[in-house]
Amino acid sequence: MAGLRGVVAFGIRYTKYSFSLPQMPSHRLLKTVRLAVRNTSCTFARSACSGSREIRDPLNFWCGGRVRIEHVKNSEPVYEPATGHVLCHLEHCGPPEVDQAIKSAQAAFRQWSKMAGMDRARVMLEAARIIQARREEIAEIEVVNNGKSITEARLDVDSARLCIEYFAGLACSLAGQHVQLPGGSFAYTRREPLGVCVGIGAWNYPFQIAAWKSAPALACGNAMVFKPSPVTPVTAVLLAEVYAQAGVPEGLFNVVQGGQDTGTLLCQHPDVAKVSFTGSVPTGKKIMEMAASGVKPVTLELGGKSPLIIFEDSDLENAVRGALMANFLSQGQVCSNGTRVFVQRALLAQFLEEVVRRTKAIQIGDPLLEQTRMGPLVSRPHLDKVLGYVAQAKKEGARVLCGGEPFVPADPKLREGYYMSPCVLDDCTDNMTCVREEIFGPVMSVLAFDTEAEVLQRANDTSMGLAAGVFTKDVKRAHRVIEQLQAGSCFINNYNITPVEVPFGGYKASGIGRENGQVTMEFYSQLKTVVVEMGDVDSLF
Ligand SMILES: NC(=O)C1=CN([C@@H]2O[C@H](COP(=O)(O)OP(=O)(O)OC[C@H]3O[C@@H](n4cnc5c(N)ncnc54)[C@H](O)[C@@H]3O)[C@@H](O)[C@H]2O)C=CC1
Ligand SMILES: C[N+](C)(C)CCCC(=O)O
Repeated sequence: MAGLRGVVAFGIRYTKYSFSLPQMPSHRLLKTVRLAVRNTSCTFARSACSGSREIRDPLNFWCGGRVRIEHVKNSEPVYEPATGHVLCHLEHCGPPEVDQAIKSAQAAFRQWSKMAGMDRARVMLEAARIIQARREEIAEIEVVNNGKSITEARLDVDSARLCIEYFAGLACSLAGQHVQLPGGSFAYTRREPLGVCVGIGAWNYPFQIAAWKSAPALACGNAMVFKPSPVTPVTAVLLAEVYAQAGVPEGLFNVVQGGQDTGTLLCQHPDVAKVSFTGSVPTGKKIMEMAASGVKPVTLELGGKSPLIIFEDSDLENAVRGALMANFLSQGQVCSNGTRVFVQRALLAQFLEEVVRRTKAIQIGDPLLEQTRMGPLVSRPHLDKVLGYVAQAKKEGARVLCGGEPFVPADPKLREGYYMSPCVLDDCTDNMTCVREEIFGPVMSVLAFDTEAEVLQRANDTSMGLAAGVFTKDVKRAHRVIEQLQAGSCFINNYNITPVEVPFGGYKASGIGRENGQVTMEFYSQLKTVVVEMGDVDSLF
């Protein structure tokens, strides 16, 4: 179990950031969870392990409730990655449904944007309380649809709740400036909401992404229409239910389901004020183009090929834990992952021995079981793509130290799931495909380096710039190196921790704008300047 210590440490570190919910005795918490589960309209039945689940309730949500589409033109199966079973059928929204959702959001916006920040905050805090009460249920449904381990899914739900609490705290901080002008005249600025914002999510953090986008949007007084990935459509609608139960105006947070076509309709809609997107770089570019034609602001949280630099003076134990956290969360399907692990030559042999030992010890299997640390990848095509990257790496001369193979769990009902063993690649060089392209799977590429100047040049040699990390005991070196790394989210002596109080986002092709932290209030609001004349109009005519 030694190999799991990094992941457990992640849990502890995350709870360190919990700041607002009063401690409830555990028996009361259990009772609350049970009640919440009974009250939910979802046909999901609780059980300890994966298999034979079905979701029948509609997954679209607007005007305050779930909506079943009358004439479905386009529908596709949604899978449970742990077993390969069909979980439900996704009904894609077309132009009439997108219009209805946006109209519903416009109506709610008129009411919500006029409310005092304090009142918005109160409703958001109630939403956070409901999420805490439904934590286990939401986490389980996330696991069933996404495949990540239940331990990680609970942390994702916590991050969603913390984000809503954090932005509730900022809801009454929207303020302007007073500027004195000659002759007693003055000007002031007002920070105002944008209107109906669109959120488009990826499949790797379905519930968390919906919260990271909606919390700042709602805090600023906006309404939102959210489109989850068609691969993982089932938990965004739970967030919509939570907001509705908490008392937001009907239609404030809506969910429309679909893929590229539905996303395009949202981005091109004239009544949409902003688009916030998480996903791949090519799709991010298309979204920016569509937003440009309507002169709409965008937030883009895109991919990465982030460097993790481990100097020879690092604490080996922590560096190994950091490298595991940087590569294997969510089966490696994380945009900020530090997949290029640069290790200074003197430490390389020891580092590899320890990282391989712990990688081999990672327990793969049913993601709903407490002891599982790695579940299946999100889909069969994605698993094939990741295995293809491992095959290509071998062809190009990388050495597989462990993993990189399809994994078949002993439990017969998991045989059709999308599992693979986590992989460590050695002898990697900068021009290999596995070092240049985002794999989005449990594949760590290890590269040797000699000097600080050399590793900085190699680390920055990429079109992406989402995250970067450095391990060293030398404080001066840590800050000197971080200053020169071209990345938006950097870590010293840790990796992949994202407290909601700090901004998260990328440099270069990894994105535009930030999520979380105070600055995000600026990305969901606009500034109005008001000039007030106290004298007479000095006309030139
Ligand atoms: N940076 C990140 O966090 C993520 C990166 N990826 C990378 O992208 C690859 C492909 O995964 P996908 O799910 O296909 O990512 P994607 O970027 O194509 O899709 C993300 C979201 O955008 C929507 N979308 C797609 N085309 C659109 C369009 N033209 N207009 C509006 N919305 C559109 C999708 O329906 C989904 O909700 C993955 O293998 C991975 O390498 C995937 C998910 C997250
Ligand atoms: C929370 N964290 C850092 C593991 C991932 C957040 C960004 C993402 O991949 O969507």
